[in-house]
Amino acid sequence: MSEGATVSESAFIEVDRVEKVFDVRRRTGFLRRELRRVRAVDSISFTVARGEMVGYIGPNGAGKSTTIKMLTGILTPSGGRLRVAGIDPSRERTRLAHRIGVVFGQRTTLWWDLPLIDSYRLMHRMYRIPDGRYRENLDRLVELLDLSALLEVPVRQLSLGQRMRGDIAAALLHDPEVLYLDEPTIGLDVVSKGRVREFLRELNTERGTTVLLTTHDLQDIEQLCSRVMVIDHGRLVYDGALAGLHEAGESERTLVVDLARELPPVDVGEAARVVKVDGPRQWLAFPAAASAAPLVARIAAEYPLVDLSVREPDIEAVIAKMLYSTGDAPQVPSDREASRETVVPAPGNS
Ligand SMILES: Nc1ncnc2c1ncn2[C@@H]1O[C@H](COP(=O)(O)OP(=O)(O)OP(=O)(O)O)[C@@H](O)[C@H]1O
Repeated sequence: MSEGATVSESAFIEVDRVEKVFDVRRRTGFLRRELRRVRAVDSISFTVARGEMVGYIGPNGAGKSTTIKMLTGILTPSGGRLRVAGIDPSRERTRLAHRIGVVFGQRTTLWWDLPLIDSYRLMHRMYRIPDGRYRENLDRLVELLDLSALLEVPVRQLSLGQRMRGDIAAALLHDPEVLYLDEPTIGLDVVSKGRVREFLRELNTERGTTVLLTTHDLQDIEQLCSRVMVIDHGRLVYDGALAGLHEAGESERTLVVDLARELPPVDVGEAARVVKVDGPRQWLAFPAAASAAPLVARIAAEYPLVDLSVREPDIEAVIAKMLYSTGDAPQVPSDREASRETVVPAPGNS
């Protein structure tokens, strides 16, 4: 029987009441130490279907990396149940490594001093990828990620965008069914971001790769994920469509318009409100869940419009608005921060 036969397609990644608690020792006096228990992930449950592309977002320190580390088997959960492609990550980390790929935007998995191609050759051996499959995958990835001119260049000489494309190829050489991406577009320029996103979209459509994406860039989510999960202070606080997140946070996008000359604030009724005017340039806030098209059409018809751009709200702002707009007392960060850390008697304290 194949391994896949026992794996649920609708729960290809399965996280059931998973917890991760870290014990951190802190100095509180000359000879005194205090043991603090930090609940980094606090009873999180979700499932991801095979082939889904899901955004996993939240503010700094929310517990995203800890979750990803548990899903790769690097960290063992303190409680709950985890399965990825039917495998318990922490118990069978090596077996799982053949089925998953991981890309960390802030760190490279490539060998710094070696030419890019040498890292791929090493991975070929480490993952015991059959020769034919390695060649085929390498050719395809080199073409799609435009790496041919970079293969002989040492990794340390690559630009951030080139290195990121090199890292994505490295994570996919062994045909993983699940790809974890931690900030894959961080620090990239607009063109490089676009290329990485386009590649990921194609990968997901053509190969059906399941993708879990952590990012602080809302456009990554908007352009790639139909579903987004929000974690805050170790808890899952939202799981649904991005539009729903905007509604929950009542977030706003900004339409920046350049008019032919300085004019009083434009009047488009309820559709938007002018928040700033600077000479012929005006800034209009409108609901992020609404389309900008009718608003632009109306301004173009009624005003001498020269140029325009739309600015997205950043994720931190959307989440902050969502959390505070619920009015749910336990969701106030300061309350939860306190409940997240507990002091426990440390053995050996004098
Ligand atoms: N090895 C560790 N030991 C002790 N505490 C840790 C450890 N790793 C993470 N933490 C704590 O767990 C919490 C969650 O951290 P985590 O790195 O998962 O957050 P994150 O959502 O990935 O944040 P960021 O967006 O900044 O990367 C934080 O309070 C962090 O300080």
